Order: sequence, then C-alpha cells, then structure tokens
Amino acid sequence: MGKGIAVLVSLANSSFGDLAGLFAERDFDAEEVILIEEPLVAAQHSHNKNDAVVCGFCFRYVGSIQLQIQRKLEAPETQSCCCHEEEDDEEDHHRHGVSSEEALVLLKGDGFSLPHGDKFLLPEVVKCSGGCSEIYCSKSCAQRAWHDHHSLLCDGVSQHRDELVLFKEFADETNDIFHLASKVAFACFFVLRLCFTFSVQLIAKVMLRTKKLSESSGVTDRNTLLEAWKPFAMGEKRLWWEAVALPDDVDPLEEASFRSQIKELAEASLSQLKAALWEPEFAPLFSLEIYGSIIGMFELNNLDVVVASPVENYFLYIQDLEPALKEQTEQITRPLFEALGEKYASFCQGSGFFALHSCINHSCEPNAKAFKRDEDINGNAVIIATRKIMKGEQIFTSYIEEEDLSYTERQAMLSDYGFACECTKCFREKNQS
Ligand SMILES: C[S@@+](CC[C@H](N)C(=O)[O-])C[C@H]1O[C@@H](n2cnc3c(N)ncnc32)[C@H](O)[C@@H]1O
Repeated sequence: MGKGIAVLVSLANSSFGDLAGLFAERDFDAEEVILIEEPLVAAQHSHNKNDAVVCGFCFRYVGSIQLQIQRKLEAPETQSCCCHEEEDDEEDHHRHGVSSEEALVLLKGDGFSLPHGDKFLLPEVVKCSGGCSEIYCSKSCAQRAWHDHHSLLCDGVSQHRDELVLFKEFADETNDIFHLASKVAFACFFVLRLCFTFSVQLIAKVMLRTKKLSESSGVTDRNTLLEAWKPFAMGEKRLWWEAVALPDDVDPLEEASFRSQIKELAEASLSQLKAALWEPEFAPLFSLEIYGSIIGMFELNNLDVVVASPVENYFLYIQDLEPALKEQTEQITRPLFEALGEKYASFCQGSGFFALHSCINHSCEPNAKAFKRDEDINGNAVIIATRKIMKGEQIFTSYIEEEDLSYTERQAMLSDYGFACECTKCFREKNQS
C-alpha cells in the first residue's frame, strides 16, 4: 500500500475490443492488495438491517456488541438471512433451549454487562441530523451521506415524506436495486468525490470511460447534472428489462411477458421516485430510458457489499478462552448464544456500485480476487493479487466459481452476465474442442 498509483483504467488494449479494462501500473506480488475502493453508491439489503446495525454510509458496525446482539434477538425470524424461516417459535425455542424473549430480558436487565465486550469496541452511534432512523459511525460519514444523497432522501426533513416512504417501501418489497437508483439520482452531484486509496489522480482516468466529464463539481445547472449522471449511465448501457437474466423458473416462451413485467416495475418505481423528489431541474434525469439504464447497469455491475460480523468474532473469542475463564464467561453468554442460534454469525450484506471495480473484466484463469482481510471492517471493495502480476498486465477476476467447471458449463453460467467468455483459457479450450 501507499506505493503510488497502482492501477489504471484504459479503454484501449483491453482484450475485448474497445471495452474498458483495469491494468496494473506496477508489479504486484501474490496476495498483495491491488485496490481498495469505496462504493460510488451502496445500500444495505433491507432484510439485513436487523442482522447488522451498521453505518448508513460506510457500513462499519456501530454501537456495541450488546446492541448488535439485541437487534438480532429483536428481529422477527423471517427477517434473518440465515435462520430456518419455516420453524415456529416453539420449535425454535426447543432447538436453542433459550428463547429470544428470555435472552432479551437478560440482556436488558439492570447492570448487565457483556463480559469481554471491551475487547470489541465499536464506534458510537451518530444519528441522522434530519431526525430519520438512519445512523452513522461518525459525524464525517453522516455529513458525507447528507451531501451525497441523504439530504433529499431523509424522510425526517422531506417535504414529500409520505411519497418518499411509499417509494422506499416499494423498493423493500420488490427490489433493493431501486434504493441504489435513488441514491444515484443525488450522488450524481458529487460524483467527482470518488475516493481511492492509492491516488485521487485516478479519478481522471476513470472518467476516461465516460468519454469526457466536466472536472468541476458542485455545479448544479442542468448540463452539469446530466454530465454527472453519465458515470453511472455509461457503466453498461443496457436497459434493465433487457439485461436481466431470465430466471430458471420462467418458461422461455414467457420471456416477453417477463420482460414487460420488469419494465412495468421500473415504471412504477420511477413514478414514485418522481412523486417523492420532483424538482424541475431534475426532470431530465427522470426518463424511463435513463432510469432503466441505471438499474440495468446495477444489474450487470453490482458487487456484493459484505462486512464480517464482530458478533461472530466475539463468540469465537469466548470459544478460545482458557478453560476456566471460558466456563465462567459462558455462564453469562451461553443463553445469548443459544437464543441467537445461527443468527450469531449473520453479517452485513448489501450491494453497491464501484466505479473502478466495474471496469475489471472476467477471466476463467484470473490473477486477482475480491478478498476482505481482518482489518477491512467497512463496505469498501478490496482486490488482491492471486499470483504475481507484472506492470502493464490486465487485472482479471472471475465472476463465477469457475475452478471445477468445463468450458460449456462456464459459458452457461456467464450467459447470465450477458456475454460469451473470450478469456485466454476459453480461447484455448474452445479451439481444442
Ligand atoms: C463489469 S464489465 C467489465 C468492464 C467492461 N469491459 C466495460 O468496458 O465496461 C463486464 C462486461 O465486460 C465484458 N467482458 C468482461 N469479461 C469478459 C470476457 N472474459 N469475455 C468477453 N467479454 C467480457 C462483457 O461485455 C461484460 O458484460
């Protein structure tokens, strides 16, 4: 880290025609970090909010381990991502021995203090200054969220609160991708704030792929607004209802009807977004064409945002204590652990759009991969080299679990991403077959 510009986005020389690719600007050793990138926009999955109480901007866990456990225990069973949703309370109680209600009484009891909680301190919760339920890990995250998009998406201050709530509920019920789209609508003002660990000069290079973007930020005239929209809109220019892969359970004969339903969903979401956020100067941004391209771009380029759970680490720590101390500690923590069941290990999950990461092409013999180290405790994407990479080489990750798959199986999986693979391995194997 800290060795200067490490990667460069180039439109030329990518193996795939005039598409963009990411290239090493210096040599990298195996396991070395190539890139740490903050998302341009990201959102925690709505169903995950009780599993992980995180900063609404950087996705770092906040509060305390006690608060995190409490929220998991308070969550309705169906909201948890990793529990058996079908089990009724009684069966669940029987399985774990202690019910969530019993564990909550213990946790909220006077003077209760979680043993060894001080080894897992988390940043204090900073509430949204607009008075909504959004929380942050610091004032600076709160301010950045406010300036990026939240000043317009905060239902504490919005003049169209009811419409905004309807838009958000619709996104929760149908597709989280609409939350991202609404953030884009306002993040476009601040697109030039792209942060990147190695060098801010990269911003200019990222903008290469958007052809030409005004270098000024904060200007709110209509043309600048449209310019600022481009980094998102030009990521991958396919309309959502055309780009989305046909689900396995949809009969290919029903494809047209499936795609028109997806389009209707986008239209419904857009009309709610307009109702909630209408300002005359935003009008150009609210065409179905642009909205569809933005969501389509997310569909094709979204990356999972994943942050490991400190609650899981806490219980692993207890597990590893020396026997006498462990026994003493578990007198207190065992009921909590039993009541949590599998939820003890559920972690923060969301999705986001990463400008540089979205330029990385796929290879069935990749030289890099996404990898979170212990110190990566927020929603940034981290890419590490899986072998030595020489300066000038293109950086490739694999979009699929390709290792044990045949050429044909790999093509079938990649068709969900909308392309036939032209990597060197596929080129070799195609010619052999
Ligand atoms: C996430 S983008 C990568 C950046 C892309 N090259 C660009 O110019 O925006 C994924 C797209 O790149 C192209 N692509 C990536 N890997 C490829 C591969 N192995 N073979 C053919 N096309 C590939 C496909 O068009 C795919 O939809």
